[in-house]
Amino acid sequence: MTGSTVLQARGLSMLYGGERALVRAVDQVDLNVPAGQSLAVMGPSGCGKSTLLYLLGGLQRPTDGQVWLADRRIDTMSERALARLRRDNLGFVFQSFQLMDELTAVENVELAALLAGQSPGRARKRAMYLLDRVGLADRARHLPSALSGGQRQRVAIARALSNEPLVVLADEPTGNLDSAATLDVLRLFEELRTAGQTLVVVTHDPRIAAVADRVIAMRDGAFVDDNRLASATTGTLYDGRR
Ligand SMILES: Nc1ncnc2c1ncn2[C@@H]1O[C@H](COP(=O)(O)OP(=O)(O)OP(=O)(O)O)[C@@H](O)[C@H]1O
Repeated sequence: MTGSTVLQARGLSMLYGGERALVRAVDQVDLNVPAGQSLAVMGPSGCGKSTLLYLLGGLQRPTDGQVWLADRRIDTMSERALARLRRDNLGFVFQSFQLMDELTAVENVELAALLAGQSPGRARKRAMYLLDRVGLADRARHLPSALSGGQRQRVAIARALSNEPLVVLADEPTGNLDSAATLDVLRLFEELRTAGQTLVVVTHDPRIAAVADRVIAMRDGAFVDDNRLASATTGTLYDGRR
């Protein structure tokens, strides 16, 4: 079931380079992601998927347009406010996992929970709960170097959930994984979708897209197809701001 808009882009554009070598990585994109929707963004290499995800997550600033997370405009926020907003409200999953090598699996998840302001007791509990949820309770005290790629990505997903994010943003989460590990991650995304987690996944993998509520096809920085369920509504925040 989807609800009001949790993530919104209006006329979002990202241009790289100077006048001679201008790349329109993202070109005038409008997007509403209702709460609870799982959205897959697909398209050929270089079409702007990752750039779009980074703009939506406040990891990069657009050259034009707006990004709203719930009722807050984020593209004009100070770096400090943006860092806080990401830490407290967003979960990121990257192709390269980006775990801290010197911390165990549980510590990686726990650190994110602590940084998001949870008490040490609650952060440890939540980290253990999430590792159990991703099927890694028995690997909690292993360092990332002692885990397989698929297990590392599952730790990264647990970490992304540590702050109970409004949205999880994932950039090619199965890009570095073999088939079996990809299936594990797929199952997790399917569980997240069922649990009503708002999710935006950039992927080349049609199997990931197949478990999403909505699939957007991108080409040359723009949306060329938007295939959504009838239940995906335009949200109240969007309507209120027009
Ligand atoms: N920092 C940058 N400077 C200049 N051009 C860039 C930069 N980052 C990305 N681009 C260009 O922007 C376009 C979109 O790149 P982006 O990485 O978003 O595509 P993508 O669809 O995610 O590709 P892939 O599927 O290969 O990861 C590409 O043409 C790319 O070369």
